[in-house]
Amino acid sequence: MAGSPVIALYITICCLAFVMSKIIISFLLYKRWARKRRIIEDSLSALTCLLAGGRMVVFRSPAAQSLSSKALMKKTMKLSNKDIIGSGGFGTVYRLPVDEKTAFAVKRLNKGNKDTDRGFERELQAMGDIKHRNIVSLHGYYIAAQFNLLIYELMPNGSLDTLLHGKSSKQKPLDWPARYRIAVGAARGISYLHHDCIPHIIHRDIKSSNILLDRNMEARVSDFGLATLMHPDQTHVSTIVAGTFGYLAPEYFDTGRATTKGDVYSFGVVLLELLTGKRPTDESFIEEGAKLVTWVKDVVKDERQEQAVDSTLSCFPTEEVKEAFRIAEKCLESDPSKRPAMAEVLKMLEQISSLIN
Ligand SMILES: Nc1ncnc2c1ncn2[C@@H]1O[C@H](COP(=O)(O)OP(=O)(O)OP(=O)(O)O)[C@@H](O)[C@H]1O
Repeated sequence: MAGSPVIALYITICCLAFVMSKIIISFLLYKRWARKRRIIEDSLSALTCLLAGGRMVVFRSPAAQSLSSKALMKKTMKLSNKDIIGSGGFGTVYRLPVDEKTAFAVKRLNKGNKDTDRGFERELQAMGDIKHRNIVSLHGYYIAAQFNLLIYELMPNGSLDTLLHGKSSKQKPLDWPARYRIAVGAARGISYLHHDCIPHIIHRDIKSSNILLDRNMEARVSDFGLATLMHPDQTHVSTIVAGTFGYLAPEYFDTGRATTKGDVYSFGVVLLELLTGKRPTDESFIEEGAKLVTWVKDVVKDERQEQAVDSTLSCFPTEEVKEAFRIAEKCLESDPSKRPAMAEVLKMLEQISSLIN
């Protein structure tokens, strides 16, 4: 029976290894839990600090009517990491439910210079006045020492970028009528900013992640963090451009000036994204060093539109799609003076629907 002490030793080692592994796993799980908790507490304490000494402004609107600044502040204090919807170059966006029917999207911006606060507030007040069915409304803001909060209406269907390029398997591909409606809605929103707002507004960062979808899948142009209010008689502003690579008009790289025609170019890129389902930085647009502009020109010239259309679009009206490609080509002209104004782009897009009638 010389084997029995050896077996006993094996059993003891196995038991010890089992107990040790349980202890290590528990320790690792505890560390993960503690880290998560610390992040949530950090984010809460940051918000609490900022809410302690700042100024909340809620604009009068049907959505925010029943809500006092104090009540909104209280709700904002409860925001935590689990409420995060997304984040961008300027900060984090949180979902803020107010009641069963109403919810806001709160964007926390990292703070710049204190001297810019007064100009920033003036701009926000002007943004609060902009009400249009294709623009995401700003309901209020909060200015504090370390952060600024912007309170927008919540868009329940997220961004066009996620709808076109998101990886979720549950997501149904957008059909042509939905894409067409989104293109028209976004064009109407931008056209309103360019032609109907006084002072006129250049968006300066038109891209698919700044086109959000409301509950009816109607497009709403968002994110005026980069927009600059200009005087009615000006055709351009000459501040440094902070747009997004892939959407910026070629002249930006030479002049550094933002113009309405620059927004038209960026909209042309979004239109191409809707048609092809590809991001502007996709390598198929850069075949043999060709740029987006030359790519779309070649596609239209060679009548290759049907091959270039998003492969997830199983059926689409050929003439409408061809016309949409032609409009994108006009928006993407390398000479800004040859690009149509946004009001003309909208008109051309609206006329597409008459092709089938
Ligand atoms: N009003 C809103 N309603 C619903 N979701 C929103 C709203 N605003 C922003 N989001 C979501 O939060 C994400 C981040 O938005 P944000 O504007 O901060 O960054 P971005 O537009 O993706 O990038 P950048 O900051 O570089 O412009 C968006 O992609 C969108 O999905």
